Amino acid sequence: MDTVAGQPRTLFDKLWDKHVVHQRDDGHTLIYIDRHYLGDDLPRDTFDVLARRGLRVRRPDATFAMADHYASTRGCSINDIIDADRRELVEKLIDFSRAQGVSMFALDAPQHGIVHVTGPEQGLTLPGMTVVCGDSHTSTHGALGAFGFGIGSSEVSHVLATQTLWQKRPATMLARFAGTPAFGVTAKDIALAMIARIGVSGGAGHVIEYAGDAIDALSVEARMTLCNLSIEAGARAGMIAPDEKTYAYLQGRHFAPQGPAWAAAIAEWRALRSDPGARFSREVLLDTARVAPMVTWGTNPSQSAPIDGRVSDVLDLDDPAQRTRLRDALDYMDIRDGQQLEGLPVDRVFIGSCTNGRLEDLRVAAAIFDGRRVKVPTMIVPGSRTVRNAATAEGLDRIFLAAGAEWREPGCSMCLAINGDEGRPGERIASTTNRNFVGRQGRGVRTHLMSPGMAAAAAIAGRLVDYRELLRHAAADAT
Ligand SMILES: CC(C)[C@H](C(=O)O)[C@@H](O)C(=O)O
Ligand code: SF4
Repeated sequence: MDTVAGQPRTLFDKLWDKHVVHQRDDGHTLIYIDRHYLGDDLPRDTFDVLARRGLRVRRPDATFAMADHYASTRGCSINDIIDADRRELVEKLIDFSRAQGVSMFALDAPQHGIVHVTGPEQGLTLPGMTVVCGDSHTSTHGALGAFGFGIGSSEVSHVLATQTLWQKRPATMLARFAGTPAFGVTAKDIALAMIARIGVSGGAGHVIEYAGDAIDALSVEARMTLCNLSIEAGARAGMIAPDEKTYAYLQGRHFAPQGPAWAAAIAEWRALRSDPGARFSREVLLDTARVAPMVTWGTNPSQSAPIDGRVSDVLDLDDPAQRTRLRDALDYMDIRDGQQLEGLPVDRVFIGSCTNGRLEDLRVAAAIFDGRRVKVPTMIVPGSRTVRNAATAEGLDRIFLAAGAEWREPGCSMCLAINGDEGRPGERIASTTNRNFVGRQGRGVRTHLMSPGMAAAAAIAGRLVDYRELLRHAAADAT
């Protein structure tokens, strides 16, 4: 047991303790940051602050930049970004990185992609690291046993200048996922089921550690989907102790340690797990065997139900304020209380994002699309060019195109309609993203969150369907 003064510690405790630079009496702690990703979604002033004070980036070698939110998925060049303001923000990031000696994956580079897809797949995020980015879904990186969290733009400037950050120590929550997920149930469904249970603020102020048989059984990519969605439960971060799967995923990745350094790293990473008897501020237990493929019906990610279920009795609630909020959500979504989800017509389908834009996600979608045609406009956007190239090498692109779907260049795309990809007002979209907020995918657009297989099946049927039947056929064809 790796303990301080004999006390068992959680995975989070171990990471935190190791990164403390200075502890102030008022409860604030200065922590060291190992990895800083710079995205394009930063206010202009973030970079100017350094110039005004004559500061340089403290650790350019620990900082990596990439443009994901504003990247056009129609092409790989800066000129494909039609909007002048957004193009300027990306140019600013390019100029800053160049001037400061920060590596940037250019829009046409083979590594280009969404920060939370590219970072892990390049081996830039490693177990035991503190990882920050001016983006909430930095929680994704916790899937590798890192403490990854989103920071505000003034904090970005602080990290650039000092490689440290003032933080209040968060509380810890253990989410134990027991049982074996049923056929066709994915990390997305488990995450949505958890958020439905604990609510969008259920994890507030906490770092969630996911553990249990169901987590051990998940692939590393699926763990990223789960950790990604921690933010939608209000958590500061999500994390999973590294195991053999984590090491196998990382081995040989470009920036991962090589040779003798690799063996030394693994030896260190093996200590990164919660000690038996370690105390968490809070614990929740979820039975994954009872989870079914989930679909959101409302305007926040906690408002979901199993595909074979109904929008259930929400208006029976006693609390009038809550009732009003739910009525508003149903009105916006043009859905009736008690309505069956299966069969609801959709106008458009989006498969991609840092939640579900990885190779395994595209493989499931391709298995559903194979030999079929889409009924509604469908866009498939890989999370990175590495994912895109791998998918193409496997022939997934041909399946998507033959099905009549669009196969785009990587980026955030229609997850957040600020790059030219968006739905039309009033449209209902089946989407593999993580936020179903009002207007998130375009003005007046209604978003239903679900897994990639479910979204692909919705594209084929033109309505929400239980994809397990199609998945069974696909599995039978493959054998
Ligand atoms: C634009 C950015 C700050 C934002 C985030 O922090 O998550 C975005 O990535 C999102 O998913 O809403
Ligand atoms: S894909 Fe979506 S959730 Fe992820 S970083 Fe981009 S906008 Fe945010």
